Amino acid sequence: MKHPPLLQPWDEHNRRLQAHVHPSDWKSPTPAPRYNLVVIGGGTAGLVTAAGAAGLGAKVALIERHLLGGDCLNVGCVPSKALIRAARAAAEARASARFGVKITGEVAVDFSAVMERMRRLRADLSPHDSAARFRELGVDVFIGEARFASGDTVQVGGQALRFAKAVIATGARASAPPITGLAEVPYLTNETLFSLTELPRRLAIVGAGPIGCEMAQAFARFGAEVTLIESAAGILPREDREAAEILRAALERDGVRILCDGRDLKVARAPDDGVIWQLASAGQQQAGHADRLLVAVGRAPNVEGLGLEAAGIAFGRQGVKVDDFLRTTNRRVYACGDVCSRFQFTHAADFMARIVIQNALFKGRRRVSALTIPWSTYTSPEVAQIGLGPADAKVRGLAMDTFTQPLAKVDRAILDDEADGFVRVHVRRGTDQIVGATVVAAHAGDTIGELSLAMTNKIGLGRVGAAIHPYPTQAEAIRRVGDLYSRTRLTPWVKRVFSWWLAWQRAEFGQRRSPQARPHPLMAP
Ligand SMILES: Cc1cc2nc3c(=O)[nH]c(=O)nc-3n(C[C@H](O)[C@H](O)[C@H](O)COP(=O)(O)OP(=O)(O)OC[C@H]3O[C@@H](n4cnc5c(N)ncnc54)[C@H](O)[C@@H]3O)c2cc1C
Ligand SMILES: NC(=O)c1ccc[n+]([C@@H]2O[C@H](COP(=O)([O-])OP(=O)(O)OC[C@H]3O[C@@H](n4cnc5c(N)ncnc54)[C@H](O)[C@@H]3O)[C@@H](O)[C@H]2O)c1
Repeated sequence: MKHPPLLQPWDEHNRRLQAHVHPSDWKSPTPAPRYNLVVIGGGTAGLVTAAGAAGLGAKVALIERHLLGGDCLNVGCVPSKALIRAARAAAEARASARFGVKITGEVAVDFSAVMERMRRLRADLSPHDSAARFRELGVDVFIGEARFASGDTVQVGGQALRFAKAVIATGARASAPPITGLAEVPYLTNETLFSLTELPRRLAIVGAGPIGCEMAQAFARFGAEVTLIESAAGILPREDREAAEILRAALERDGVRILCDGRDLKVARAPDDGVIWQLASAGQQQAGHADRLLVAVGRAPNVEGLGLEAAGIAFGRQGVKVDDFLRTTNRRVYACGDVCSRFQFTHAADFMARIVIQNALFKGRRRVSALTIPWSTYTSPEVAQIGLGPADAKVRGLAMDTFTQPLAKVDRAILDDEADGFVRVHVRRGTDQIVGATVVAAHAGDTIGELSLAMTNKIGLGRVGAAIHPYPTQAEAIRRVGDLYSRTRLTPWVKRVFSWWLAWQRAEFGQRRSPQARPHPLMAP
């Protein structure tokens, strides 16, 4: 079977990537009479399910139609974070004078070198998700489009795979919003953005969610003129508002033009093959011309063409319908990852896959609602969140106490010139039970892991604050939020008891010591 190249540009790195994740000479195995588990989709959710189940001795088939590794490796987390790192290097070089470091001459970004680095690193990471590795793990890997033929059979490339259990892990793709003129203009999504070899001089981005914000900052730092268009009142509408405001200011400092509260967006093809756009933003008419348009307005689940009806599996616009055990309306079939979850993150797909292995193969009763899932947007500063924010708490009628430690008062953040941010922790009112947190910091994604550990293991904020953190670190901010909480334990009554006790100690010490008190020889007159 000979495949055309799936990845552009067709250079040595993409050839290496494709050889791992979609080998053109791949021979599909002869199907087993029946599988314990047939996994449809070879992104994070499918790969973790297949590897884990095979490791426990199950007979597993894994079917991928495009690139093993899915969005994360090929057109998501991995390439975007490689670009973000390069963009940060450019921003740091430009800011070096602030640290007393002089760079003479212009700081120039070689965009094609940035993209080549990304392609090289992506190919370097790809053996882990490769067809060959999964075959070695004992998984039967099929490359082709999967489709349910019935409630216990999946069809791929003319072969029928019978299963005891199956997992739908087909992920999601960029959704196309109803924007006037969009169908007539060329536009990029995450599937095509990472194939660019030339930096667009002017880039318009629709959607200021995580993709829009991360890429707006990266491309602005590469030197593009970036306009970020958002229909909600502010960027990152799902995040803590103060956090989003700090990021908005940071993006504007990087030169991103932000147009929120966008209405009546219209796009049209420009004579130079670029895109002309216009909209009303906060009531003002705005227009511009971009060489490239990136659309990042959320994801649509991959449910089409899967034969879900033939297998009695219910689905809707939000994806495959699952219960709290990740089981679909066909009791033999489970789902995990972006295709069935509103938490569309790699680590969420990973942990849902672990639940599916236990529930599907070992009659487990693990619930997806029991997962505590953090997330982070990898801008500068990063914005990370876990659990509930004030808006969610209001909806649930949960009373919270909130403690905030600004980084402007954390020594290491000041010394690093990264003091724009905070650590904010919400606890159930009157207790130290952590119910949510927001971190805005250079490495918020790393920092939130500590709060994830605390929440998952029911460690209260008081105990988090009692853990010694090395000085000087930015993570000390977390310990200091713990201190803020502990100080609230010092109620007026406790304070009165303390001052009575200390006064009594002074009196007692005075009485016992004064009769024998001798002046020190050196102090003698
Ligand atoms: C630009 C971008 C940046 C991101 N950055 C981050 C980040 O920093 N951190 C983070 O946690 N998350 C990030 N994400 C989200 C993350 O990539 C997804 O949550 C994750 O990839 C979901 O994994 P999945 O296995 O559910 O789906 P996918 O990765 O989409 O995999 C599904 C697979 O199923 C295959 N498939 C579909 N239909 C069929 C069929 N009928 N037959 C066979 N195969 C089929 C597809 O080809 C695909 O390979 C990012 C996403 C994007 C787009
Ligand atoms: N760092 C990370 O973990 C990371 C990074 C990138 C993507 N992701 C995942 O990928 C998912 C998709 O990312 P995304 O940014 O495309 O989606 P998103 O749904 O998170 O954000 C889309 C944004 O587009 C806006 N929008 C919707 N329609 C619009 C329109 N017509 N005009 C202007 N704005 C419009 C929304 O208000 C929203 O702010 C994320 O939800 C996340 O789960 C994660």
